[in-house]
Amino acid sequence: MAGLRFLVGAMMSKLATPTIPNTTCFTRSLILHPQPHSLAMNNNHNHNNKLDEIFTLKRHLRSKIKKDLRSMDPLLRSHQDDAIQSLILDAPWFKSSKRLCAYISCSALREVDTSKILQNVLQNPTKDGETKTLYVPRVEDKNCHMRMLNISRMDDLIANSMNILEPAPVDADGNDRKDVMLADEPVDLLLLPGLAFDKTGRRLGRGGGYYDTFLSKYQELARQRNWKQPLLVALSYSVQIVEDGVIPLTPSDVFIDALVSPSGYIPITAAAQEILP
Ligand SMILES: Nc1nc2c(c(=O)[nH]1)N(C=O)[C@@H](CNc1ccc(C(=O)N[C@@H](CCC(=O)O)C(=O)O)cc1)CN2
Ligand SMILES: Nc1ncnc2c1ncn2[C@@H]1O[C@H](COP(=O)(O)OP(=O)(O)OP(=O)(O)O)[C@@H](O)[C@H]1O
Repeated sequence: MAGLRFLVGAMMSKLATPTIPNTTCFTRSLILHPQPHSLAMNNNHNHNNKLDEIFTLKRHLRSKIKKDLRSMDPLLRSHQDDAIQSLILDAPWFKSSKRLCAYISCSALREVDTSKILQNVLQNPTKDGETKTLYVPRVEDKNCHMRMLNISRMDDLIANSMNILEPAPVDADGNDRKDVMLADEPVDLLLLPGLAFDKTGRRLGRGGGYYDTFLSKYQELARQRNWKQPLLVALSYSVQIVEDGVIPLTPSDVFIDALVSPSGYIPITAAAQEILP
């Protein structure tokens, strides 16, 4: 880990790592200082090499965390699953949420269990007596394209080629399921999976780019509609929280607002602090 930390540290100092999401960090210097053609080509080449190196570092960190997750004692994992889900179910920000996106956990991938949360969302009315609206992921193609579709029962789900449960695009009556990107009202909460997280809001996913792509599109939609941005909360076993700065950053990474681990709710952004009771 020390070697990995050194490598990441060295790369990040060369790349002037932002502390807030900055999707333009690689290209900004080229825009500000236009260069002769050959120099620009050379810079492009260096830029791609650096990106390749960072994606390689991401792959290494993914392998390490997957190994740690596989060697986790099943009983400890089950205790942590219960602790995380109870923290969420008891949280005022969860209780008051009206529309949310959540992932359908896959135990083979050693993801934090969401079954109790989903069950609660689909069964319980909110404080105002309303039922929450739930959207869950559906992978549409390998090109980072995932949609969040509305479901009202767990029976609405079928296993995809990756063995993750997801909704069919149409419901039992043959109607298109509501896509969160086309909904009239905003989601207030997103419960996110991932492989590694830090307390500055960095998140390392499984490498598909599905969540980063979806999140930046949804944030843009919320900006256009003048909606409040949804709270991005990731669920994490203790072993998935790594030292700040260890997670390599690439330009499309979206930062999270808060983490829930077995030791509690960890607010990161001002939005996440504000909702503390
Ligand atoms: N529960 C859940 N649903 C989700 C995601 C997720 O991370 N978790 N996704 C989030 O993007 C999307 C699906 N993306 C996925 C990406 C990779 C793998 C997967 O099985 N990866 C293997 C490695 C495969 C390989 O390297 O060839 C693994 O991680 O071990 C699964 C889902 C949408 N739905
Ligand atoms: N060397 C590379 N150069 C450019 N793009 C790459 C490279 N390696 C992977 N990618 C792309 O980057 C995206 C993956 O991004 P990233 O590693 O940040 O995903 P992630 O955060 O782990 O996944 P997710 O967002 O689904 O949780 C994918 O679209 C992939 O095709």
